[in-house]
Amino acid sequence: MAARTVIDPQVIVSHEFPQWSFTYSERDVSLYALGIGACLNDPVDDKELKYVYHRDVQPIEVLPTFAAIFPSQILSLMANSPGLEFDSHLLLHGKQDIEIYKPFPSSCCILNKAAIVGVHDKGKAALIEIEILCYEKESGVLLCRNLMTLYLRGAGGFSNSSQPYSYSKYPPSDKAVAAPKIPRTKPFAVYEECTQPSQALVYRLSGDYNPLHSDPTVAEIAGFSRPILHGLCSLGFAVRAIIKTICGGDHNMIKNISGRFLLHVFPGETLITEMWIEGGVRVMYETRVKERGGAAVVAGSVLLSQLKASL
Ligand SMILES: CCCCCCC[C@@H](O)CC(=O)SCCNC(=O)CCNC(=O)[C@H](O)C(C)(C)COP(=O)(O)OP(=O)(O)OC[C@H]1O[C@@H](n2cnc3c(N)ncnc32)[C@H](O)[C@@H]1OP(=O)(O)O
Repeated sequence: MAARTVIDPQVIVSHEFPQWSFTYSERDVSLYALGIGACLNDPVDDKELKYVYHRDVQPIEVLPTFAAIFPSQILSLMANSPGLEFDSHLLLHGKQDIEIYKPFPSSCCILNKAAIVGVHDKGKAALIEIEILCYEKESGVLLCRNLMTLYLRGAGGFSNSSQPYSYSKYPPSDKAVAAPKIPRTKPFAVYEECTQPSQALVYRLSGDYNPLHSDPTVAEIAGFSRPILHGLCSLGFAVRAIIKTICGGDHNMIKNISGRFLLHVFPGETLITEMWIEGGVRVMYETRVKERGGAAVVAGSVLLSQLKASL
């Protein structure tokens, strides 16, 4: 039986989520790094060992995309959100934006504050934008902001008027969901890397247990021939490519990350990330799957604090 769909925008945006904590240790940090491919193809890589191995007295370092893990519990909170019912099998991650305000400690207790800040009726789908502010619980310092867009297939068509419903707390709403403009010139850098067939099974241990990524039956119900990779895992590969090739291994240069998921990735496929530098400190990127004729799977931009003098 098809799941009931209810999208009541007014109720959804006025709902207040309870705040919740997320505690992580160095073990979680390194498991996450392995999940997004750190040291995967080179276990002694000097630029990446610091994310997975505690050398001397140095604490393990934290990759910037780890920010997206802090609110892992958000989907279960949304399941109890009033005015919002949808078929979870048809949910896809559409877009992720991450703003980093402070470097992340190697272990920490995070306090998450979430709100639904956008609802859009796309006819065949509903787009839901969720903002999550992540604080270091002890000090109250704001570490980062996540903005995730969920694409709910089959949940569109809830508008009452002839004009499709579109609300965003951060207008213009079109901009919030617009596809990134990727240059068609020769890229500044290109980085190729294989994911492992077990990549999603490792990545899920960081907190996104959506069975779409692990259960063949669920993947089939969702319309895929087999489990697909988490969008945030592909984004992690893309941002690592930028850190390695453009930031010279210095992840602290990254201030803002934006990625739109254009197509699913199957674990085991080869990802090729092409990068362009724009306006001095902005990197535009597009990641493609080698095996499927170079189809683009994730694209967006990364803002750096400064560019390496050597570039
Ligand atoms: C830690 C907490 C984690 C919480 C998240 C947990 C969830 C995860 O477990 C789930 C996942 O990771 S799923 C895997 C990652 N995502 C994907 O693989 C999706 C890839 N994208 C697609 O398949 C298509 O682009 C698709 C299907 C998304 C859209 O394709 P089409 O149906 O062809 O849509 P199209 O006709 O091109 O566009 C319709 C309107 O929607 C807007 N839009 C399209 N793709 C979007 C996207 N990715 N993000 C935001 N908006 C998007 C379009 O702009 C269009 O709007 P308009 O008509 O106004 O132009």
